[in-house]
Amino acid sequence: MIINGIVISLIAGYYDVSTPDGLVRTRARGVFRKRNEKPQVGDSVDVQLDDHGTNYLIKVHERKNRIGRPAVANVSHVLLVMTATQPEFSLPLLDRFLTFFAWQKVPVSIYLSKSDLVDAETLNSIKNDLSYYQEIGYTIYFSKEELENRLMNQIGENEIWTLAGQSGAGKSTLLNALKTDAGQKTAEISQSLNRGKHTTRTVQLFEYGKGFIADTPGFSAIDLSPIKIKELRDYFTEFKAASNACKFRTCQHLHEPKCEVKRLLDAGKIKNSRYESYLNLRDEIEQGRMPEYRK
Ligand SMILES: Nc1nc2c(ncn2[C@@H]2O[C@H](COP(=O)(O)OP(=O)(O)OP(=O)(O)O)[C@@H](O)[C@H]2O)c(=O)[nH]1
Ligand SMILES: [Zn+2]
Repeated sequence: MIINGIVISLIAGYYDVSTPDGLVRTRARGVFRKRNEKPQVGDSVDVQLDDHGTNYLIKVHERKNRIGRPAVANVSHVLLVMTATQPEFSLPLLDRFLTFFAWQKVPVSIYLSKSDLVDAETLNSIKNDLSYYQEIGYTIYFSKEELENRLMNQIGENEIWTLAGQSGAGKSTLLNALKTDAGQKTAEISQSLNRGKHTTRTVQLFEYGKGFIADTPGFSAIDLSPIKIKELRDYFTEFKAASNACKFRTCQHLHEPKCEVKRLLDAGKIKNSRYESYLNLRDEIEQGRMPEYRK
């Protein structure tokens, strides 16, 4: 019998595949090695089941994407961890990440970490900034409590989520908390497969809600220099929405006449810091490198 599933971990040459019938340990057919097409964590695969012998992974379906280090295939969503403090909350950093994932065509939700470390006034100012991002379509979790209350239901059937955020943002701390939420199941799986504690894995997916979360700190530094400068405008979602009303289809929202983005900016409907980020990222891409302060 052949069934479809998702590779959740790769360990000592075995691929563990989550299927509608439960977890199945498989080996990849030699043909993958010959073609240099190694199955990856996150891949949607076909498995040939054998009750008495070895289960074989016989086909890898086309990948939607493959991102992060270590890489995860078919990432459906990124949970971006932004700090309220330590390091200080930063709109330019937020815009960099959002631009990067818009370019990668992966939707993003934002989690504000360390909100417990700031006073009410600072938190209000951050919430005020983030409410703009809510208006342009991003889901925001303002605290760990809110995240843990809502995340389970946000992760759709077989979706694969991964974390991102600068070093020290709190990604590992969050992963541990989420793993504890999902804890019982993970423990059962490990036991049934009799995994040794000494085994090292690069990345693993754990079940969360109806889907999976990647067990890796994900992204911390990102490089925007491969983005084509003329396409940058499309990765600012509210600019893209407005651009149909610009006089010129090719409008870069700089000095062109009758630019709707500039009109909305002047009217206070597009946030100044977003437009500044757009200009700064244009510079960065033009120079073909990350700015010094980001290295
Ligand atoms: N008070 C408080 N401390 C936090 C929170 N989240 C993380 N921390 C602390 O912040 C520090 C950094 O957190 P990590 O989880 O290691 O951050 P990371 O994003 O995994 O960092 P890298 O591994 O460098 O990418 C740790 O000392 C955590 O205990 C939070 O919500 N509140
Ligand atoms: Zn324009």
